[in-house]
Amino acid sequence: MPTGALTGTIRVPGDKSISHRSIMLGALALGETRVTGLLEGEDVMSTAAAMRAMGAKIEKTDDGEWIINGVGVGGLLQPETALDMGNSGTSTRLLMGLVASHGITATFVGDASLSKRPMGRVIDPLSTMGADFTSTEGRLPLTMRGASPAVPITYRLPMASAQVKSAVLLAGLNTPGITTVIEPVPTRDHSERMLRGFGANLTVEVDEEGTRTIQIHGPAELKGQTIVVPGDPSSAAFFIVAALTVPGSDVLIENVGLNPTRAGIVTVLRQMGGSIEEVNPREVGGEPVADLRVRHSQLHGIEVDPDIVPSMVDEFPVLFVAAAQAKGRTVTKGLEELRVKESDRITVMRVALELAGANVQETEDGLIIEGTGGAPLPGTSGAIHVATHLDHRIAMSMAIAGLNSMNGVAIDDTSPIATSFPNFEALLASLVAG
Ligand SMILES: O=C(O)C1=C[C@@H](OP(=O)(O)O)[C@@H](O)[C@H](O)C1
Ligand SMILES: C=C(OP(=O)(O)O)C(=O)O
Repeated sequence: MPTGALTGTIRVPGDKSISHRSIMLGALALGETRVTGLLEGEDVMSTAAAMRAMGAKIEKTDDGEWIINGVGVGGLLQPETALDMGNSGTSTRLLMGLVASHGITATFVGDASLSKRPMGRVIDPLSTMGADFTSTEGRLPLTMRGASPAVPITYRLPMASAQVKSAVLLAGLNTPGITTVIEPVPTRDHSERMLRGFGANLTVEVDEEGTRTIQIHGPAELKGQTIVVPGDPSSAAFFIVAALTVPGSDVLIENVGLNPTRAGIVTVLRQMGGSIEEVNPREVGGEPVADLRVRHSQLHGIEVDPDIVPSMVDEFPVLFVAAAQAKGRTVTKGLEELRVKESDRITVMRVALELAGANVQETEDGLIIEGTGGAPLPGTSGAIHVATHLDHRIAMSMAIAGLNSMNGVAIDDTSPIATSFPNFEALLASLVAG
């Protein structure tokens, strides 16, 4: 039977994208970088281990602050063993960018999910810059030999990917000359903001069509910074949907990062009729932040504007859960990038939601969902068992779907949740207990 209302106040962990970049840029800067609010999930810890293996000193103090002593741009050391990227696409692609312009050789390995994901998208531009790769069909495990000096390029992104953009910009840090990335569709801009914050000479121009031209002048000198990491909107999204869909809920989620290149989920859920109020808007670490008061609302289906997709690319699994509870039809399009995440998030969510009793149709690039209008998902007979395919966002989304399901939802493996949100289950339990 459905769980009772969710009530109370929570604070989600630090933003994953900003946490990765804090470690990487701190490890390349001269002097000390101090980070508070770092996400201590497995993905970020993979980045930290790799940066240590390439010479940086990274420590956590007793009061929870992280202190990084960098090697200076150009100073990365050759790692003695393979860099284990675990489940993390961001670690892999951004670190490949860093290694590309250092005269070192590194081998990247990862788990079964990461080893299926395409790396050709970074191998292509980084090869043009002079790096050399050995891999089977552009997948992990792969070995790369960086170029010193690398050559600057002008690269037009063939897909909307902040990871590819960031890989080229990070390679540009130690490349003499101007490295240019042309971005026709805007994606999360944390790399640009943080590279500037650390002292890189980086410019962004936007033309009338919205195409962004980002230039970085190398070699750059980065200086250690003090960083406060805001809460992760991608993590907050699970609790926003939970509070909107479980009757009687009223939840305050504190300290949520609302960078416009990340906050698409809030816009879309409001278009669906969701009550999400921004309380105490402010700036944390150069990013807009607010506390979000979220109250149960009768959602209605919408056609999601494909232009908003990059600003909520990781939030579609949980948006599908919201759509399954809404009144009427929700149509999503332009989600082809979801097929190359930790799992094929279009097919895996279609299968999982169908098992939970939702009415879902899969298209080439999205899902069409006919919602229940708020009634609990009927499920099949008994508790359903969802296959999560080593994908944290599937596990957490289906846990939220289970809150409003007649027969409950069982997940085959909750361990991937620790990659991005180690205390997810504890926070959920605290809200259910009120
Ligand atoms: O740059 C980043 O920090 C990220 C970019 C996105 O990936 P893509 O660039 O592959 O879309 C996102 O899915 C990932 O969770 C984090
Ligand atoms: C896609 C994701 O991460 P990554 O690409 O870093 O594995 C995610 O966190 O949803």
